[in-house]
Amino acid sequence: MDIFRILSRSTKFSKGAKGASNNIQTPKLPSSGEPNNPQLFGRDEAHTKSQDGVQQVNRGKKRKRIHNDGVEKTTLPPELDFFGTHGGGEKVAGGETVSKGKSTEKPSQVKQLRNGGEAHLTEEERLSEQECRKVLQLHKIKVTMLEVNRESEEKPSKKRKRRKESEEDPKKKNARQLYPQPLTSFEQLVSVYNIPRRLAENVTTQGYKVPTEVQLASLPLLLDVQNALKPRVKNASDFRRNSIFVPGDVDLLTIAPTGSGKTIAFLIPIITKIWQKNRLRKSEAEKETGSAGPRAIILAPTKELASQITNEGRKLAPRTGIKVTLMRKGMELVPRSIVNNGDNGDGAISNMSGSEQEDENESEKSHASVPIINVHGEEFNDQNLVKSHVLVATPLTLLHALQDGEDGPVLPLPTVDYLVLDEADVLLDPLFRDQSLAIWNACTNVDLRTSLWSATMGSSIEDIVKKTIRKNLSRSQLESQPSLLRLIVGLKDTALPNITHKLTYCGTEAGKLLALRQILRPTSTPSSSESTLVPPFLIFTQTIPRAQALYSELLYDIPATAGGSSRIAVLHSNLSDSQRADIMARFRRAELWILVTTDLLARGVDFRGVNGVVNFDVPTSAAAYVHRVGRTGRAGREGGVAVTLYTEIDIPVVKAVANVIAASEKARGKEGAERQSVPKWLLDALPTPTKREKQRLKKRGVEARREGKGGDEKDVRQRKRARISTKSGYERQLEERRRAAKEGSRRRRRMGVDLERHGELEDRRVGGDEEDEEDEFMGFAD
Ligand SMILES: Nc1ncnc2c1ncn2[C@@H]1O[C@H](COP(=O)(O)OP(=O)(O)OP(=O)(O)O)[C@@H](O)[C@H]1O
Repeated sequence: MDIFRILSRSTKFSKGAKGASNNIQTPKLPSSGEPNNPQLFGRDEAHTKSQDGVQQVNRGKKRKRIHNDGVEKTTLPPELDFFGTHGGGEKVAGGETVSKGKSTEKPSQVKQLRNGGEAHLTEEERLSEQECRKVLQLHKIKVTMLEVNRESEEKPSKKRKRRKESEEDPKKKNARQLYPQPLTSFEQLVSVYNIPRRLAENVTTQGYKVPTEVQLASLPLLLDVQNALKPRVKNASDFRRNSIFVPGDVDLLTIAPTGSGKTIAFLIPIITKIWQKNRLRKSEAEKETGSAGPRAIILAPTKELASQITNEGRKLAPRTGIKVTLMRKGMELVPRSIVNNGDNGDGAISNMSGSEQEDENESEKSHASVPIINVHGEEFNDQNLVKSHVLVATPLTLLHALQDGEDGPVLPLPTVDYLVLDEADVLLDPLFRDQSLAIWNACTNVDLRTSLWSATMGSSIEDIVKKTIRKNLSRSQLESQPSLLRLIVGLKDTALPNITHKLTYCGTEAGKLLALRQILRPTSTPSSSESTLVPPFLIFTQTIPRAQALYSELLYDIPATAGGSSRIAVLHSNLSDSQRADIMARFRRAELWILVTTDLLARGVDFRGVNGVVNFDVPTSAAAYVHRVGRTGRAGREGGVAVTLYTEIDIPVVKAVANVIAASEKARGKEGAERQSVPKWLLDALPTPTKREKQRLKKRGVEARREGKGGDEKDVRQRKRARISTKSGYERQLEERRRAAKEGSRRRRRMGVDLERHGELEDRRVGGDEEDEEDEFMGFAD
């Protein structure tokens, strides 16, 4: 049964229609769940460039064969093929082939791994700097070492001078660019980077076969940076010239496209590092967490994303002994003994004066026998204590558990070794910045390693990161040198190259509704070359009331035979947690086909089979566009469509969106150049907003779409026009008059009755207010 056909047309398939449908080429859609190559860049080249690309780089017997589906097939003999990728694969839901995951490790190898033996790239396996450079270039990956110690508050003239110097001197320009060993296959995770065998099996069970670009570059850096930064050398002088010494682990700032697999890129190293440290701990009690606290914290801006990361973590963690937990309201992180033991880190995160601190300690001693009280003054219940190695949370939930009141001191989290900020640019945006930095500062461990991830990252974020690392280091009073690396995949701040973008002018709000209905129930058969948007898809609006209004408008647009209104839902932050979770689950199970939402779902949320995105309201920044449309085309899936509808009031913000579309089509190469959704004349004609306008748009969106009452006549008129409703302005005006007339007559009737009843008719006529004067009562009195 073709659900899309049912939804967009009817359930009755006439013979003719059937014949006609046979002629229509069904495009490959994200929802078809067919196996795909998750890599975004360099895959075409990998097929053709046998002399130049990956194939040349994988020398001799280590060379990988790339098959037609773009998936690397290992050439390992069966006894070494411990991922079981050769044969034995089985189909799972979604059509992807997954190996049975039966481990066939070589006994010696197992022994080495279980004994904690160091596994390294052999000199033959290691690529030379030149070869690493080629692979990284092919996949559009750039790794740079950032200088944390240098103050960013330099005089601008000096800065400009230095930049100019480095541009002129290519040697200087490349001085801090690094060419780490790429992860050529997931097999290397065990054989080279020593991840737990169980974890490797769990990765295989998920059906991941080829590392995506971000995984290819970040996993070696996060798992074993010394190993990753050591190129193959012919002689000692070569080694001195090429290698870079990095003590310990690194902090990482990653900018990689949406849907490129950043989640497992930070989860695998965290699980591995905690597992490795656990093996060094002697007692079982030490391995247990809870009494001590979490070892890793992952922050995400929304509950939906936090819950999704937790699920991903739970899929990777089974049988590794690592527990991943989603932080919920009411959970406790630190028991009272830690709350009031007088050690709040180094005092930097406490707002208490010395004497206040002493008083607190005194009161704790005197109340030693009374029930333990948590930071909020409630009785402490040990059952609420989070006993987990990895804690996933939104900043507010976590801070609530750590802070007594809004301005109270934040409890330290000395056990945390790893802090991850997913969607870091939002977490460090003014909206969340204070909360996120408070948590970061609360992680007082001197060995804390932080990684930040997003598909977009403003330059101000980099400065905040450097400043925070510098501040925390100076607080720890250690001489150690921070190593902050920046990893960029593809072009910074661009949308996915594997989706089709459409920018459609609709004139008015009513025109937008018409266009949306046309998408829902097309009246003509699309040509085979035309990309059409078929459910499931997401519709984004600017505000919650607009999402609700649009949902009400569309509620009866889906034919009853296709499930009717049960196929559409609205999701926003005004709903309860359970309602939100329920809608997410129904959309994932494909019970819902259309989800109207706000920017709440714009970031991070992964619905693998979403065929497209409709921006019913234009996103108010380039970054917002990149993230919204990034909900489709995930993991390299082809066929995703992003439609953006705009009217006159959107003109100031359309340029940013048009630029992103043009850049993404350019990144697609020849095929993208043929598409050209935004003609050059339009790009040239669209006005560029000023910096101030951009900031206002980012913060408030298009003003006319906001709820409100103030403003001059023009504002009121614009707000009225921007309302979501199928009715024309004329119809609405007539309706408004009819409603006002009815209300007036009702009021008059009421008043007449009242006045007659009290015999005050004459008095009212004299003292009547303006409204009364307009009414018929004037004549009535005479
Ligand atoms: N190596 C891989 N091969 C195939 N699929 C993968 C691979 N790695 C991750 N995926 C899948 O890709 C999808 C997107 O992954 P993920 O949510 O981690 O992307 P992301 O980069 O965090 O995206 P966003 O920027 O939107 O948050 C998921 O469905 C995930 O299971």
